[in-house]
Amino acid sequence: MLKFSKMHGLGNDFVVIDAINQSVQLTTEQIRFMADRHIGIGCDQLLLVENSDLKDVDFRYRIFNADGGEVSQCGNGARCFARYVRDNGLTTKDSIAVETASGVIYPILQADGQVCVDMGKPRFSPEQVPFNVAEQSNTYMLAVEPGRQVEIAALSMGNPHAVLLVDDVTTAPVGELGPKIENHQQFPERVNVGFMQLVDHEHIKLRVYERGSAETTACGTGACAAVVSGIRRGILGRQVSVLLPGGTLEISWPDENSSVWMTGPAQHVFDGEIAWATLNNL
Ligand SMILES: N[C@@H](CCC[C@H](N)C(=O)O)C(=O)O
Repeated sequence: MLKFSKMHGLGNDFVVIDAINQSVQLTTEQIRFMADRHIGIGCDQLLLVENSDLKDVDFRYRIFNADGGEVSQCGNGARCFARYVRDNGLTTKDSIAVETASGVIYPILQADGQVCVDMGKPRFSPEQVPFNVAEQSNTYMLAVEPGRQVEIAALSMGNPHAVLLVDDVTTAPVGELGPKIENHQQFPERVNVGFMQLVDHEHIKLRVYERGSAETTACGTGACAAVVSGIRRGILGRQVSVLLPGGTLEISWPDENSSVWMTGPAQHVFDGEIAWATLNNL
């Protein structure tokens, strides 16, 4: 049997698998099956907990979207990862160093049950996003269909994000524009798409159409990217509450040269196991 835990951060849900104490090698088809909400377990992302070979780093964190693609960062997952390793006795530390494909992040388990994560520095150069454009700018005009352009910010939080400013997230065309921008030819690795509504200097509302998982109830890196883009547009302060469909994340970016900090909940839902015989006979 393959043991897993089901967890979520504001409804962005995960199948979390200990690949330290179990031998785990999953194919794309097996990941898609487990993520499937009808015939599998159901999740937006599948997270693997592994040992890291890096000095002074506690764990390696691997992330797979529901479509089976491996990606390099996930903010809500980072909080659940920290809660998982602590609750399952894989560490006794409150503050851990976690290797991801895009660098080391530092989750801290707080006494109030929330998890605060140093998500690293945002990256703006188009090559780092990656985004095919002639030169770097705070915002870009992106042609989404003949005769129709939208203004976006494009940045990396260890994974690619496009952020649009909208008047009202409730009526924003997330389902229509999300997939168009996600798969836009100027984003060679595709992109997560955030629709941000300004409430005031310290509050935004946000919906995110995630690369490889469609719209989720919350996206941690999306919240970081939206706040950073709002600060650079001059419309947000350095500490912002982000109201997502699943709840609120607190995001701060103390200055241009610092990391982005994200604070929010991480919840265990249930533990389960699935037969390898099922996974090997798809
Ligand atoms: N839900 C996540 C982001 C997961 C990865 C993303 N879909 C990607 O493809 O980069 C979060 O909370 O950050």
